[in-house]
Amino acid sequence: MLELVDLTKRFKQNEAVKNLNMFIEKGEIVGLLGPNGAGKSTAISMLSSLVEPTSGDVRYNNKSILRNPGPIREVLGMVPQEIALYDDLSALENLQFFGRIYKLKGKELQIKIAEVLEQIGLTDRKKDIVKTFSGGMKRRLNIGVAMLHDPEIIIMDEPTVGIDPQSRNYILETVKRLNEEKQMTVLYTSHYMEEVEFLCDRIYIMDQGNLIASGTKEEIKQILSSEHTISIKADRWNDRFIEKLKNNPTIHRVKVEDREITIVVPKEVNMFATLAKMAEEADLELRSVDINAPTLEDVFLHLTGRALRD
Ligand SMILES: Nc1ncnc2c1ncn2[C@@H]1O[C@H](COP(=O)(O)OP(=O)(O)OP(=O)(O)O)[C@@H](O)[C@H]1O
Repeated sequence: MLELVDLTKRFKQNEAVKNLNMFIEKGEIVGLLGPNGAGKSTAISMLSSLVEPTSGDVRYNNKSILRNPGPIREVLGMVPQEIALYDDLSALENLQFFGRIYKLKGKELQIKIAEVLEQIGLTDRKKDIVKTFSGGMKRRLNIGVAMLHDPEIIIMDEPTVGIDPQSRNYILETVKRLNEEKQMTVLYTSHYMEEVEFLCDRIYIMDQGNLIASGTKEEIKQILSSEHTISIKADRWNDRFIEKLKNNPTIHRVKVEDREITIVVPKEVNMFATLAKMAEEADLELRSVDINAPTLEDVFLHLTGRALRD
């Protein structure tokens, strides 16, 4: 339905997006994941015809939108990273204002606003002035604004940045519900692995303007299928034990935290006996040794050598 073809954006010397290829099918929730500066916002600005690409194409139902952005603008709801609301107006007044921009009026506008307020859980607070809202409530209202014209596709640019966990869960649940109940197609950008893992059917991972992986969650995790992550817990560590881990040639990576050490080893290697022996020799008592299924966070670390929120 929506396709990015060899899309590139250059800002002077800086190539923010390099030859990006992506597609989004009707009814999917697609995740676009990457750290700060990866090029996510630039990519979605081109997709929604707000920024002109340096080269490449954006196609909606097989037609380029570059010269004719009308059709995509009609069906697109955009939730920007920055909150775009009038602070001195109530939630209701904001929705009325933006609804009129979408050319909704009268009874139709009223019905739509009531529906949106329900969806974002702000019916009880509709008469309150936005500046009295928490960050999470403002974000929810921002999403409500983007939904007023019943968009076929909604693009959310990091909608949970800087809000409390409760509001975050509410937003994630709302996105999931909208997709299930209204078959809304969603492109969700984030730098939180667990959000994308919870929401999305398919995932694209960007880093420094490049697409570094894409596929279903399962396909992406397959990238790590040759390795296991093992977490080792103890009340304290000693240098001898850490030294042994670091010097063991089968162990690929060692990450030491307060009470937990994470190591990465080839899948076929059974480390339990080795770890027990190392602990004994280092005079250390282990609390537990667990093999973890790989997460998307592990995939990112594997592909880039950096944690996602570095
Ligand atoms: N208008 C602009 N002019 C010049 N450089 C820009 C512009 N917009 C983005 N960039 C640069 O392009 C790169 C990608 O930025 P972009 O905002 O797309 O990344 P992002 O993945 O959305 O990151 P964030 O999570 O921080 O929003 C960055 O190096 C940024 O500085």
